[in-house]
Amino acid sequence: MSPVLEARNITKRFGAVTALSDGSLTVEPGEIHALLGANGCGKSTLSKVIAGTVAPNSGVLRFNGSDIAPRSPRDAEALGIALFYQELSLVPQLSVADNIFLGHERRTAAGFIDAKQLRHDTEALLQRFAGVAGDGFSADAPVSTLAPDQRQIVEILKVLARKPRLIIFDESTAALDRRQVEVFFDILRSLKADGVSSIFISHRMDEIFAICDRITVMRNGVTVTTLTTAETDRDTVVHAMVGELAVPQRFARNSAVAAEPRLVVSQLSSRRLDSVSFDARPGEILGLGGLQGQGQSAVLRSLFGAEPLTDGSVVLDGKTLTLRKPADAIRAGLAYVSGDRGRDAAFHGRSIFENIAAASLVKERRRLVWPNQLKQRFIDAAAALNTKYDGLDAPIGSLSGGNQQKIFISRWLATNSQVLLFDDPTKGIDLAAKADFFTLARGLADQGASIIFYASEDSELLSLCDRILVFNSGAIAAELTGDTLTAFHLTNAAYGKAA
Ligand SMILES: Nc1ncnc2c1ncn2[C@@H]1O[C@H](COP(=O)(O)OP(=O)(O)OP(=O)(O)O)[C@@H](O)[C@H]1O
Repeated sequence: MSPVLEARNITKRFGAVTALSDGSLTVEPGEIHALLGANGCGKSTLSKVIAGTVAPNSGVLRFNGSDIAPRSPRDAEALGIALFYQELSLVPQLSVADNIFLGHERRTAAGFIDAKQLRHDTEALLQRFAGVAGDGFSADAPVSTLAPDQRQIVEILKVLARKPRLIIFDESTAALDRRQVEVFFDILRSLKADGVSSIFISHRMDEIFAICDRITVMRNGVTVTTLTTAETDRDTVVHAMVGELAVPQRFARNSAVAAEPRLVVSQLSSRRLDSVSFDARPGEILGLGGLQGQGQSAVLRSLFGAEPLTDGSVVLDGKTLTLRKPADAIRAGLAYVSGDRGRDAAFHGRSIFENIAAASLVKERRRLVWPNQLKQRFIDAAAALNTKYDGLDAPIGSLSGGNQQKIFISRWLATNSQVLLFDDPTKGIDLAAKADFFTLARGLADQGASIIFYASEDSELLSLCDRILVFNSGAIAAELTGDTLTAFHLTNAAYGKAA
């Protein structure tokens, strides 16, 4: 039997970013094939190349034995290839039925949209998720009124309506609950029985082992291996995913971490957190790891009073804190640095001074005071990070992204907080700036600060942290210390239990 799809040596660059340097994938007819790898390894880009949304720089694509070069999703659909988009492609104002058949409406002999046929086809598709789709899910419901899981179901049905021969499901189960996933798997099995092939991208290892025939693993834009599910195991797959993950510089762990916790967090719950408890000690860099968006930022933002909690308590140095707004957290001595400069940090158009003062003044409970001591602390912190700026009156917008980020980090360091909340702080800054930041963070912890550090890059966590809490679905799935502070354990825990 010859493969339905062969993608060989596909490359794709976006400006300076190489998203794919050697993407390859072979899928057999009627096969359910997993595409697996860490965030940013190139899975979506390879999928988009196959589905005609992204044009590759080089490489070979063959479908049903012929070379193809789809230039648009329509080209690919005409060949029989459909892609479920991770970033949903629905039109919120239109109904479920209109979204499913958008651009593919059946027409009457006179050329009008055949409303009766449309309704009939939609009902048949909706029937697939009967009983599990939840309230308000109907052919006429506007998509804007639907919950995230229901939108994901519409996107799945939209793909099925095209009746393709190869479907790429890019994280199509991310918003679905367990019963909905079961229904979706039944659909995959019936497609398979009809000879339709599926490429299944998921970060849930249990799902992959439950449904997929083979697993192709990608790492840093390269396809590293393809394994037959029945002949492999989780450990082998995780090893393939992490490879020999280069940990650039391993900072010595702090042997002087205090035994007594400074911060005790108990049963934090919110829309995005599920009973999270941990403590942080003086001298410690505590990492928050796991796949992106599993609650790590939510914990830090909640501790900073920037996201509401529904339950739980936070005790700092024996005192219970009330954290309703960031000013509460700042007065209690907490500092927060986000890598998301646009959202959390910058007062655009204002001077560097005004940007620094914004944080410090709340803490000092004074207005328009710039104590010399504070100024010196800022200047020292900025110098330690090798920050390049033309004086404190320069507009913040005149600095490069990396230098802006260093200014924000310095402004918090100047407040002399003993608990530092770092929310992916090095996002978008260059390697030299990262190294400066790590050295400084390690130094602060060694002097007794408690640092809670979320990084989207595993290598950063592994090089810097004394301990790592791995998050999954808003809860702590594992705690790594000592010998378990490795890329293997981190990935294994992150992909752990199905959500
Ligand atoms: N349009 C784009 N412009 C610039 N860079 C991009 C673009 N699309 C993807 N990238 C970059 O290419 C790399 C691969 O991204 P891709 O989305 O393919 O990864 P992925 O494996 O699907 O990740 P995830 O699991 O997070 O969905 C990343 O570094 C990403 O930031």
